[in-house]
Amino acid sequence: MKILLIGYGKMGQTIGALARQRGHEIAGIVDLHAGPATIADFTPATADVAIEFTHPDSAFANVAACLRQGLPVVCGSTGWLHHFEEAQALTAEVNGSLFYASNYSVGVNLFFHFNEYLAAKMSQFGGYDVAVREIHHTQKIDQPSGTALTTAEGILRHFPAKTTWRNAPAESPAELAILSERTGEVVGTHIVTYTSDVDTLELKHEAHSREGFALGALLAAEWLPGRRGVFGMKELLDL
Ligand SMILES: NC(=O)C1=CN([C@@H]2O[C@H](COP(=O)(O)OP(=O)(O)OC[C@H]3O[C@@H](n4cnc5c(N)ncnc54)[C@H](OP(=O)(O)O)[C@@H]3O)[C@@H](O)[C@H]2O)C=CC1
Ligand SMILES: O=C(O)C1=N[C@H](C(=O)O)C[C@H](O)C1
Repeated sequence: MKILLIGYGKMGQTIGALARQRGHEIAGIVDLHAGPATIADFTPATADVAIEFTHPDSAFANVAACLRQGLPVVCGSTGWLHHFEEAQALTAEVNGSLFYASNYSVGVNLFFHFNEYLAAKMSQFGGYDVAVREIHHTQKIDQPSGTALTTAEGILRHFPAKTTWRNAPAESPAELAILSERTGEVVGTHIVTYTSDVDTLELKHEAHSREGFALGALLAAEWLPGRRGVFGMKELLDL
């Protein structure tokens, strides 16, 4: 496949290397540091799919530009979901193809699945409080992480005692705390902790490198062309 990379930082470079290993061609790179190319330079004749990992402030504009160019787009940028309904509407308007995941790692998507199962089970037993903790490298811009937000949404759907989340220690029993830490070169660690008077139960995912995110994004890019609509890892992995 011919892949357009939008964003050539930590993720774009990891995806580019793995894409070449998997026999794909890099159709082009659009990045603030990679020359004058723009998304408008590419069409379905020159790129089969675009993969976008940039910045919370640029993600929606990049996704919209891909959709208007007729390019299927796999987006991994986090921190832009206040625009997600617009992205869904535009995808429908242009009959386009959009894939979004807050985390492309297969392991994290299993973690999301078990998180929802665990929240439903734990809520049946009373006596437990629950909190989410995420730890990332110091260059990470958005907080809480997209993965922590997806995790929190999964808990809120299945644990009725929690009705909202706060990116700080909870101020009332109905608040789900999401605690964020930025330290060193941590790739991405997410922990859900249930605590009662008598015990503690934890669900944890720790990424060892960015390869897992890159592989998931490439699996999505290989799967998306030819499908119309908005998709995520639940559809790709049949979870
Ligand atoms: N969904 C997932 O599985 C994962 C998501 N992410 C998310 O992906 C995003 C990128 O992460 P990461 O690669 O680590 O970040 P980096 O900062 O390492 O790379 C982002 C790159 O995009 C460039 N950029 C910024 N704005 C634009 C723009 N308008 N057009 C083109 N390029 C642009 C940046 O330039 P400059 O340096 O000048 O800003 C930089 O080169 C983040 O939102 C992160 O949270 C990360 C890992 C996994
Ligand atoms: O910025 C990162 O690095 C990561 N961002 C994603 C997020 O916000 O959840 C995924 C992963 O945790 C790494």
